[in-house]
Amino acid sequence: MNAPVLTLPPHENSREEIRAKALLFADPRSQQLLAQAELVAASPVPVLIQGETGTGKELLARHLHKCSGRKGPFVAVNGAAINESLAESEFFGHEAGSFTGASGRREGWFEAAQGGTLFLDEIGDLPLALQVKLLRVLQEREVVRVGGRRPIPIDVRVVTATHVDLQSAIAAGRFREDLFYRLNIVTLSIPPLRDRTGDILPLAEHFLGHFAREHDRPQPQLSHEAAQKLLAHSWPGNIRELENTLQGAALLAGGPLIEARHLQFSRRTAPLRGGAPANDDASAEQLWQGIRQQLQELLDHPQQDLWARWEALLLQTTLSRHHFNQVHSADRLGISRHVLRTLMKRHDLLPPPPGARYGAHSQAGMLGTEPSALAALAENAYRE
Ligand SMILES: Nc1ncnc2c1ncn2[C@@H]1O[C@H](COP(=O)(O)OP(=O)(O)OP(=O)(O)O)[C@@H](O)[C@H]1O
Repeated sequence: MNAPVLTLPPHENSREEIRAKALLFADPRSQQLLAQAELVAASPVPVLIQGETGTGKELLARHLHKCSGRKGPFVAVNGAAINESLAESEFFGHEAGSFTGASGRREGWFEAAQGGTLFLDEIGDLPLALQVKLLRVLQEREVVRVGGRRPIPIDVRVVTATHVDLQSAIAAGRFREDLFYRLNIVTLSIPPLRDRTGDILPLAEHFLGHFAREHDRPQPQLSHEAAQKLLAHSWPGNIRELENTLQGAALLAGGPLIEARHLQFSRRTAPLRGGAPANDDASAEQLWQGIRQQLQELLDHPQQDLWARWEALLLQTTLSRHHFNQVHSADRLGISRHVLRTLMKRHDLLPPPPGARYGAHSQAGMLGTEPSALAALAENAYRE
């Protein structure tokens, strides 16, 4: 959601939403989520929607509103786009002259959503001072406009969404625990697209249909290889990434058939499984940017042993990639073979000598491979 605020008329029921509903829930995991959402829709209790970016959290919030039977509007606010100095008046409204620039009386978002749903996206980004006030409103079920005295009763269903782990934000002192419990009475977790692959092709069809209507041309079809490539991609940008990828592919194909080569995943989101890796300096730099971003999130996490896990992951991934060949792995990492072996020893990654059986299961587990495959890798490791 880019715009900070979007207000829909009561009971918005557009064709796009109906189509989206049918598509969003094609995979059994999505259908289970839909059933949960519909069970809680009619109750006024707050709902927290968790999911990676682009998984359709806002769409699900709208669906909850539609199924709630509430007659008021759906008002969406993006916590990350809130101007901190104006936030209080934006949320709770203000009376005329209550601060410089407040020329007239204004309703806040809570009053605008009266009788309906207030959707607060990126709730983890809400400034702490505002979190206190939000908690009070949720408890008292009334707002007082800035510069006003009169409490105004509100009947608003609050739905929040986050792509970050709020528990870690609480541990880091960036999110109030009391507010978390107040918002988290029901949690709906939207799985990432890579975990509900049954949605990928129906969504792809949907987006290609949309593209065809928009460009007034026949709907392009996916070749078998293109469909396989879509299914194999890890989709870190989820449905938004799928939508953009297909739009680009349809344009590149320029005709009725989309082939695998027309599918260009954004560099930051290079495929984890299958697909050709990008190999120029600029794309490597973008991959580093992606890693840097993920590291930021990891650093916010209370997890310990970050260095050891990082080192072990780099070693395991490189060794697996090079079939456990130490010369190639050391070369790829830019370290000597001696250093590589020291690190492997530290992480208990030295393979058993050929023929030895001990430890094979635990090592296979660490490398994500079968013990028999590990034995073959071990043979390779000692052959130089
Ligand atoms: N089932 C679906 N059918 C069609 N389009 C969908 C579906 N689910 C999501 N989308 C589209 O994917 C995009 C991302 O959806 P949405 O904005 O709801 O995700 P989000 O999780 O709220 O994203 P963010 O975390 O960035 O706020 C939107 O363009 C939305 O219309």
